[in-house]
Amino acid sequence: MIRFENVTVTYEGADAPSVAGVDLTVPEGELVLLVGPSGVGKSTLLGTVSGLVPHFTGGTLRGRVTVAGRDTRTHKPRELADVVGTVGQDPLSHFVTDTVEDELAYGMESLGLAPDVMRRRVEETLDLLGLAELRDRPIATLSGGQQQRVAIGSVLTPHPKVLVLDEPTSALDPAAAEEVLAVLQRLVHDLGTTVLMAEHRLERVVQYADQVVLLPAPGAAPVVGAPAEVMAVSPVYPPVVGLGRLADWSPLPLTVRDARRRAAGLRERLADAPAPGSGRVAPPAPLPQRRPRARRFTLRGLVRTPAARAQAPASEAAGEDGPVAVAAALSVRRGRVEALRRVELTVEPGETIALMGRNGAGKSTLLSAFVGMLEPSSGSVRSGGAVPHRTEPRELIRRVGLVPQEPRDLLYADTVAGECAAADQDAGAEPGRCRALVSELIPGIADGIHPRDLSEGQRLALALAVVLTARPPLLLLDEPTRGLDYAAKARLVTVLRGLAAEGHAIVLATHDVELAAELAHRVVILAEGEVVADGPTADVVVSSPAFAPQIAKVLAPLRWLTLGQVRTALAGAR
Ligand SMILES: Nc1ncnc2c1ncn2[C@@H]1O[C@H](COP(=O)(O)OP(=O)(O)OP(=O)(O)O)[C@@H](O)[C@H]1O
Ligand SMILES: Nc1ncnc2c1ncn2[C@@H]1O[C@H](COP(=O)(O)OP(=O)(O)OP(=O)(O)O)[C@@H](O)[C@H]1O
Repeated sequence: MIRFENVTVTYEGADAPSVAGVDLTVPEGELVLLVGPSGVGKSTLLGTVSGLVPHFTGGTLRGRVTVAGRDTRTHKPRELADVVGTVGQDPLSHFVTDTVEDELAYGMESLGLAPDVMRRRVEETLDLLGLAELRDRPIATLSGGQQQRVAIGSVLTPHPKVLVLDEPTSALDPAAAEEVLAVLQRLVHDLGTTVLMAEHRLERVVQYADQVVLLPAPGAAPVVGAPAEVMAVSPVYPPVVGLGRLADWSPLPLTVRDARRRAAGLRERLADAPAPGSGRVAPPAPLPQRRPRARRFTLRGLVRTPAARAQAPASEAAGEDGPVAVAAALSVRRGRVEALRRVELTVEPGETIALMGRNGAGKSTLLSAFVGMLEPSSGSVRSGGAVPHRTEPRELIRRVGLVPQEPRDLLYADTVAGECAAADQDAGAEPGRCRALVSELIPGIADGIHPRDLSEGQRLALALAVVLTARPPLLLLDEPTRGLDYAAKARLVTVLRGLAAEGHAIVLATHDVELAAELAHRVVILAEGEVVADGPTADVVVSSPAFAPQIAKVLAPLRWLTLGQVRTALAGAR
């Protein structure tokens, strides 16, 4: 159904091709998963199928890509719209209408479908993706995950033969991700739809794939095969595969269920090791005697223009004693929605807290309240001792830094080097600190590239580095792993653990259960704006089908959460 013949893509000004010599076929009615490290060229390859590369991105495409027999070089994306539905990594930039219902209907209208068919499919899709309650809502007022559902729904309604999906579950809560993947599998099995999907969170998707295409390194030839075969050699793999490799299981398990069936022996070996979950999984970092020296930094979500930045005074820490942030009976209203209801949360220095919960539960709203972007409708909020919405941004930015859900909002320079130089200057840091952090998170990003042209993971790494350079006492990260491969995630974990050990407090809103298990001392779950669980990570996640990481599910009732913990315990037991 999709054929790549010796495909090479070179972007303008690039020294080397982003994708080189790719030759492969995606058969009709299969779900093919495209995997590989951040920046390896996955989105580029997907773009050649929808025609966005090179028609919209520029650059040159050599070789040939055909979809249902149509050559994507000679057919514009518009001329492929009846066969290919595409969801990109940034749905917001692709929405064409204002409301949920209109967006679901738009693709069908352009293809001239009959009104009764359109009506029926809109209703079906609203139900399928849990969007019925949001049908009249302006898209701009939806949470990140709600927007991603609309984007997926809008490509399903025209029933295209081919779906091209770039990290389609990156903003979805675990249950919603499962639902969407089940829907996709049904389309593949029942309607013969062909799906080509790139995804980093393999723990969510690998078991649904008929075939996996691995791009191992930029410009390297793809490795194609059955999921278990490719996972055996892949540099990116989910925790269950890691466990299988560690325990020498063959064939490798792809699902928690497969792994549980094999895990009896492993459970026995681990039973005598000191269980990390018996107390706190990762003991919180020792709290420092002195608060960290909070350097000057720019919360660019608030202070976006260079002119505003220039006014920020180079002043010293906003370090009062006591908690770094407090929400007390905090309620926040957004339009008609009561997004937070009487939330109680205290964040101490050195603590890392994962905020979890369904799409639309209020996670981003809480982070926004901590930086004063939203005001309480009742109750109170304090960050670093200040009332954020009544504090001058240039004062507040010494106390708290936010990496927003959309990292683009934080970046405004023309090059990576320029962005980093500005970040160092804002932070009063030694020149080169930000650049070193970028390279630490994802190696190989060129200085001269425009942030707009970075891959999703590369752009997030840059935004993280910009905020981390400032080393604020309170760090807020909204879904900080989109586009990041496992290795980049592990490096981020190391950096954040280091900051926590120095006494910085970190609050991350995330759907990434594996990240929460690695990093968080404490998990707070929000549901419909209320705190419904708050406790040490293992206590909260181990018994939760939605939020437990794979290792916990495999080894339950033992309280192990991560592959690293198991590896260490086995090494100690030898
Ligand atoms: N429009 C562009 N101009 C120049 N370079 C680009 C452009 N788009 C992407 N690149 C570069 O091409 C390479 C591949 O990017 P691509 O987005 O395809 O990677 P990816 O595998 O999808 O990454 P991620 O996992 O982070 O989403 C990257 O090094 C990126 O910087
Ligand atoms: N500008 C807005 N106007 C009205 N309602 C809004 C607005 N922004 C968000 N909401 C609503 O507030 C609620 C909380 O949204 P929020 O973005 O905090 O959720 P979230 O937990 O971060 O979700 P996600 O996991 O999808 O990112 C949702 O119901 C959302 O639809």
